[in-house]
Amino acid sequence: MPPPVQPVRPVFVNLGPRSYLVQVGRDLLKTLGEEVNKKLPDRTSCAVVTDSNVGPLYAETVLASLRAAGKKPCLITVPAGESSKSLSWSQSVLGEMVRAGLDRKSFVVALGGGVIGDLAGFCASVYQRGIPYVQVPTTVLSQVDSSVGGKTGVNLPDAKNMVGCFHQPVHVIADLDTLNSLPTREWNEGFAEIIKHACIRDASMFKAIEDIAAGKGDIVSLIRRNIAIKAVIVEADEHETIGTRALLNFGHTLGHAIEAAAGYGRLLHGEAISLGLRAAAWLSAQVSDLTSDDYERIVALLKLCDLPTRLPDDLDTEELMRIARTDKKFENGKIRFVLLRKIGDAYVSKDVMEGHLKQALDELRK
Ligand SMILES: NC(=O)c1ccc[n+]([C@@H]2O[C@H](COP(=O)([O-])OP(=O)(O)OC[C@H]3O[C@@H](n4cnc5c(N)ncnc54)[C@H](O)[C@@H]3O)[C@@H](O)[C@H]2O)c1
Ligand SMILES: O=C(O)C(=O)C[C@@H](O)[C@H](O)[C@H](O)COP(=O)(O)O
Ligand SMILES: [Zn+2]
Repeated sequence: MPPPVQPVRPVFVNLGPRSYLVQVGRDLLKTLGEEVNKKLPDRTSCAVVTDSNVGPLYAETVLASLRAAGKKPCLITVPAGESSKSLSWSQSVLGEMVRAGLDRKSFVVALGGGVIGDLAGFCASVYQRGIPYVQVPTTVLSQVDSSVGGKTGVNLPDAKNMVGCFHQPVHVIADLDTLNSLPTREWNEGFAEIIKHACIRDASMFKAIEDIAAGKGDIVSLIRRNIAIKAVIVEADEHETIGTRALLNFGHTLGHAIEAAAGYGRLLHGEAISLGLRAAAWLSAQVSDLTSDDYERIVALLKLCDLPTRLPDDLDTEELMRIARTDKKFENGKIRFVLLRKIGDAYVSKDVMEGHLKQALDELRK
């Protein structure tokens, strides 16, 4: 007999009228329809938005579960990869939603990684001025980060996430069994956001990450721990107005520029963020209090997770700076840059200048 599946306590994201639960566990897709029904009993028609890798693996189970719960789902599939997180693909998805007859009482299910969560969430946020959506994240990255917090949106050619809305999901179902089909590279990239969470909030998580990288440790509890960190930060500053949520952007100012400059899809989001994390940690050791030992510890952990720490040679510093200037953290020509005082203690600094960013890029070439 296989060991019984241990139930994992869901994470509650407390946002007043926009509160929701994040279910974490195994074998959750089969009961997805029932769970959705608890949250959206009066809504029937829905679109399951997925991508060309995830759809063939999991869409049938999700559709069957929704049908068994009395829902009427249609399936919308976009090509896998970051290029689908675009205005033109959002137009295509919205068009399919119209053709499927979805109305203001319909809802969306985002079945896939962060690309699908951001794209489908964005479509839900603007369709007939907003309908509910459920996140069903199927990558490490989307389970620990993107499915929680309600940032939705698409990229412009040179600017990541430049068009979007805050639109919280009504429910999140993180089924860890879906991670069994995740290729190694996509598994590893999720650890960039986990290392980010450890750097900004929880130094003790370094040990748990090392254990997982060594093939030991409990991935379910690591994922739940990260969802809980993200939930607490989002609860404190849902719309990123007071600065707490901005800490989740640690490593993202240069990371986003690198991701866009490389061409969407060449580096996965987590891989670009790994480079951004190294750059931001290095700057923390230059202009803040991070010790060089702790900087080296962060770089070592990125390497242990098989994440890149060297900038591809063909990425030009001036081009990266041009793209970085479009980042949402540039305001009135000033950069709001996240630095570490020590591992587990981050803050938003206004002391980082463009020259510092160029130096950090030089460092990434070593
Ligand atoms: N909204 C947020 O708060 C937030 C946070 C972090 C990242 N993001 C965004 O998330 C995106 C990155 O997400 P991602 O890394 O999950 O990328 P992704 O959605 O492109 O998924 C990565 C690859 O894995 C495949 N895949 C997904 N699940 C699979 C599974 N279970 N089995 C096999 N293959 C599977 C996908 O088809 C894709 O090819 C970026 O666009 C990033 O900007 C958003
Ligand atoms: O949820 C957040 O807030 C984050 O910053 C999480 C990031 O990992 C994520 O990549 C996010 O999409 C970046 O947001 P942006 O506002 O800088 O585009
Ligand atoms: Zn990110």
